Amino acid sequence: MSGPVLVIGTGLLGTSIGLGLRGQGIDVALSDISPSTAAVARDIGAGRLLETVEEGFAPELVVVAAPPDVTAALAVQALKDWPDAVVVDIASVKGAVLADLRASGADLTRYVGTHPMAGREKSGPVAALGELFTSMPWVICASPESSPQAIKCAEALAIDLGAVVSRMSAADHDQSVALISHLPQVMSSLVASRLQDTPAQAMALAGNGLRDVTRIAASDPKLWVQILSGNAPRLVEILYGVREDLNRLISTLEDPVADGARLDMAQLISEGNTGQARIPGKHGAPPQSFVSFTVLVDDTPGQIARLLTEIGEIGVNLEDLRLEHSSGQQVGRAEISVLPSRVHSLVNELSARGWKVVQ
Ligand SMILES: NC(=O)C1=CN([C@@H]2O[C@H](COP(=O)(O)OP(=O)(O)OC[C@H]3O[C@@H](n4cnc5c(N)ncnc54)[C@H](O)[C@@H]3O)[C@@H](O)[C@H]2O)C=CC1
Ligand SMILES: O=C(O)C(=O)Cc1ccc(O)cc1
Repeated sequence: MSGPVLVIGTGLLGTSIGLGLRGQGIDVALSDISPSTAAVARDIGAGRLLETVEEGFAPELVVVAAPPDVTAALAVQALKDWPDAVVVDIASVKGAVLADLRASGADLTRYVGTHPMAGREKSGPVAALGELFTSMPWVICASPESSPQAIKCAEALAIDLGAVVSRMSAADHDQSVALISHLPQVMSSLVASRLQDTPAQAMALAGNGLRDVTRIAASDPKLWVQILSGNAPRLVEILYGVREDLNRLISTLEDPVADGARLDMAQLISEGNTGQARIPGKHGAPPQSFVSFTVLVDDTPGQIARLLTEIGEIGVNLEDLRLEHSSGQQVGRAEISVLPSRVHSLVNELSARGWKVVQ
C-alpha cells in the first residue's frame, strides 16, 4: 500500500494501525470525535491530524476504527467524503454493520468489512502497539458488492501490518467469533465476577490459572455491550450448550461418589484437553508442544533483560515467556518455553552460567 491512509477513531485499534503504518513510512491522517484522543494518537506517533492535512489530501484507504454502533454511519459518511478511497472497518461484528450499510442505500463497491483478531483488554490510544497485528489473523469479509480492487486494498492493509489474511463471509465470521472470541469473554467475565466479594486472604492465593482465565475480564464494558448485542443469536446457541454441560457437571458433583460420576468428571477434563490442544500455535501454525521450565530471577533492575540476552547468546529460540512475581518475595519467576529438542542444552547452559533453574 502506498497511502495516504485516514484512520477514523484513534483508540486502541486505530492508533495501533496508525503506528504500524507509520512504521512502514506510510502517510497517516487521524480523526476522532474526541479531539484530545486524536491529539494523543498524534503525539504517540500514529500520524498527523486530519485538520492539518494539505488542500487536495486524498486517502487511498479510510479505516473506520470506531465502536461498532457508529461504524456503519461513519463508513457511509467516509464513502461520501472520500469518493476515490476504499473504505474498510474493523468492527468486531460484521453482519450487523453490513446490514446497516445496505439499509443506508450506499454503493458498497468501495467498502470491505474486516476484523483483525488481535486486541487487548485495554482501550484508548495509550494502550496501542504498532506490532499488535504481527502474525495475528485478520479476517476479510468481502461482500458480493465489494470490487476486486477494494478487496485487494483491504488485504494489503492487513499484510502491511504483518497479519495473516483469512477470508470469510460476514455470516461465517460472526458464527466463528461467537465461539472463538465472544464465548471466552463471557466465561472470563462470569468467573471474575465471582471474585467481587472474595476475602483478601483467599485472593492472595491467586495463581496463573485464575489469571489466565480472567485476563480478558478487564475488557471495556461499553465495547462489549455492543459486541455481545451485535452477535447475540449466535452466542445464545452456544450458551444453551454450555448450560447443558453445566447442569450435567452440577448433577455429577452433587453425588461425586455415585457410579459413573468420576468418569463424567474425567470426561469433562479430557474433552477440555482435546479442545485446548486444537488452539493454533504461533503464526497460525498447527498447535505445537513446547517444554517449559522456570528460572528464578533476582528482583533487581536488568535481570530479565540479561536472562533474555543470554538465551539469545546460547542460540535458542524463545517460544514463550511468562513472568510471575510473588508478593513479599525478593525473587521473580520467569517461565521459559522452548522446543523440546532445545530444552536440555538450554537448561544446562543457563545453570552453568549461574542461573537458578527449576523444572
Ligand atoms: N479492543 C479490541 O481488542 C478490538 C477491537 N476491535 C474493534 O475495533 C473498534 C475500535 O475498538 P477499540 O480501539 O478497542 O476502542 P477504543 O474505545 O479504544 O477506541 C474507539 C475510538 O473511537 C472514537 N469514536 C467514537 N465515536 C466516534 C465517532 N462517531 N467518530 C469518530 N471517532 C469516534 C472514540 O473516541 C475512541 O477514541 C471497535 O469496532 C471494536 O469492535 C477489533 C479487534 C480487537
Ligand atoms: O485480549 C485479547 O486477547 C483479545 O482477544 C481481544 C479482542 C477483543 C475483541 C476482538 O474483536 C478481537 C480481539
